[in-house]
Amino acid sequence: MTDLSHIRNFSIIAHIDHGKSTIADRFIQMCGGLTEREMAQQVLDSMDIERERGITIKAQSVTLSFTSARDGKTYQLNFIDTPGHVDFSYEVSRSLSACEGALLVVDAAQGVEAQSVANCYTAIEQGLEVIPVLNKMDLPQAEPDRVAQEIEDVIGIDATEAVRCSAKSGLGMEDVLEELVRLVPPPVGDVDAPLQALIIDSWFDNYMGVVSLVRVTQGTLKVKDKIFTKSIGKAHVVDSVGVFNPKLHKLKELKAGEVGFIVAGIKEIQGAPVGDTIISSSHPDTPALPGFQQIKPQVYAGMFPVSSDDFENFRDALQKLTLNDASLFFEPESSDALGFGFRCGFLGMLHMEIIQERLEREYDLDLITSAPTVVYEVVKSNGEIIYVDNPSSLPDIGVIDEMREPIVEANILVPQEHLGSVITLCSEKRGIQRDMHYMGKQVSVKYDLPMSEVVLDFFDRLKSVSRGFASLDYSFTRFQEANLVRLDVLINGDRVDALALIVHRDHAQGMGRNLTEKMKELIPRQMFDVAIQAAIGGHVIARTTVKALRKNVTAKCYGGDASRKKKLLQKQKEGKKRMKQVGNVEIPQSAFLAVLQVDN
Ligand SMILES: Nc1nc2c(ncn2[C@@H]2O[C@H](COP(=O)(O)OP(=O)(O)OP(=O)(O)O)[C@@H](O)[C@H]2O)c(=O)[nH]1
Repeated sequence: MTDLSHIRNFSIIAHIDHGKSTIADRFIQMCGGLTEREMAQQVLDSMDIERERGITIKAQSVTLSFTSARDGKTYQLNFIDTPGHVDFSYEVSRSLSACEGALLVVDAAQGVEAQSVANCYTAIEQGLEVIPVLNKMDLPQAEPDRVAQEIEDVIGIDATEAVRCSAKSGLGMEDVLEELVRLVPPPVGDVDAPLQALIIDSWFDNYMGVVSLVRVTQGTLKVKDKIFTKSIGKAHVVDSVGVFNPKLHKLKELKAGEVGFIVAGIKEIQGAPVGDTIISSSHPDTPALPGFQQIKPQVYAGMFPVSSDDFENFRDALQKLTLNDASLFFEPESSDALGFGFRCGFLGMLHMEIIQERLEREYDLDLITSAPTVVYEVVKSNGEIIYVDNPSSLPDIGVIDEMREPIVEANILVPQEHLGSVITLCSEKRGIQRDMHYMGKQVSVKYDLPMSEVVLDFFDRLKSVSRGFASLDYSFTRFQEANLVRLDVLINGDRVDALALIVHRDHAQGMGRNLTEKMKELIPRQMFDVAIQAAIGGHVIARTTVKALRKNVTAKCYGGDASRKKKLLQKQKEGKKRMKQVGNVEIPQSAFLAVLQVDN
């Protein structure tokens, strides 16, 4: 059997901002992967938007070579990156499945955060060796002893030996790598057995076509091999295999235990589904590896081009985006108010914002997004169960037997002094407390919360009531009966489908009032009065009016400077860009998303 004892496959589990990318960059620098100049940019966060927002979205990998001072041996380190935001937590377990170990990086000045706890449990469940690392030791406010104790109390792993380091100053970074090669076990796998490799991630590259990141569990994956994926069964010839170090580096083969990329002339991302198993055409009976849970979008919204001429471009852009983002869902939608667009499904609000930003920036589209919503389970009087991701397609109240909303289990970690405000927030959001534990300075609370209350602004509210200290992790558990109604918004008497919302009956009155007030601020004054009404069924529950504009903007330029008048009109036109004419009223994008700005 080939010796695999020099290979270490690992991930880093860390909360956003605790220093994962900085540590990864240090590793790359220490292992000689890149020059100083190339290091000027953090390399792992490869997309522009990721870099700007400072968050990691797509799983990536990097292969490094490290010579241990302790035993003089040279190791091949395969680092599989994981995304940090809660919207993308499903990708974490995918990355972890390719590893034997994980570094749990905790900011020594902050302490453990809920999401790291959840990811750490996933790692432990998957049998990984978890090595605690205390980062940011250069900060004067670092409290390594307290944080080490917290790791033991909250997560339950021994942290007495936790490596103390600073990715910024470089302090202790050698020790991190030494501990990594000492504690993480090497992979096992029979190199001579028939090929079996798990697809961890697939993405579309303009030059190479579909590239997949794979973990070979047994056998060898060689250039020119004939392979196929278990679920699709179409044969392909391997064009190239290799690793990222972090530059793309082609190899002749990838062996059992190794992680790397494969390109095999696959044209569409659907041809290399994540979680699928690649096997050799000459051994078609090789069993499939356990795949991953299929992820479903949690938040849906309509997106409509401001100009209807852009519809085809919009479709192309969405198609291109899904090549690299299998979690983005879209289907055509037509709205009376907004015309033709697409109903899109996202993993969460951050995902939605990122997609909208990419569509506007990379594809130069002007879009109007309707209010985001979760999916409801509706039992009709005839017994049929349907799933509604668009309030305007909710069947008539008369044919509905029962409405059920999605419930999530939320795990919140919060310092004791902010516990009171977090509990108040959770009850305001219709939460039911399930569990509470004191763990040193922090308290761990578990709540069942309606998903609709969580996805919109809960995270921001949680941060603000706890001065940034509380952290959150949540996952869908079930649909549960709830007293829900559709809240319609009427503009000058006409129901605007894209403004409808599904809300809890107890909140409907307050929501209707706040929403109409907010929209009054957001809809610009027009040449006539604009009445904004909120209604349930045919019953109006709130009303405001945007008073007519009396003055003509260009009036003061009469007889004067024509170019100034032109400029003014131009400016007005630009301001109009993200507006949509509904009936004879111009409604800006912000009004469609007014629901995000109101508290119920
Ligand atoms: N003082 C100090 N700052 C650090 C250290 N390590 C990282 N930082 C800083 O902490 C911030 C966040 O670091 P990142 O490495 O981007 O955090 P991350 O965990 O990768 O964040 P995501 O990519 O969003 O998951 C940056 O401003 C870093 O410069 C450290 O050891 N000491």
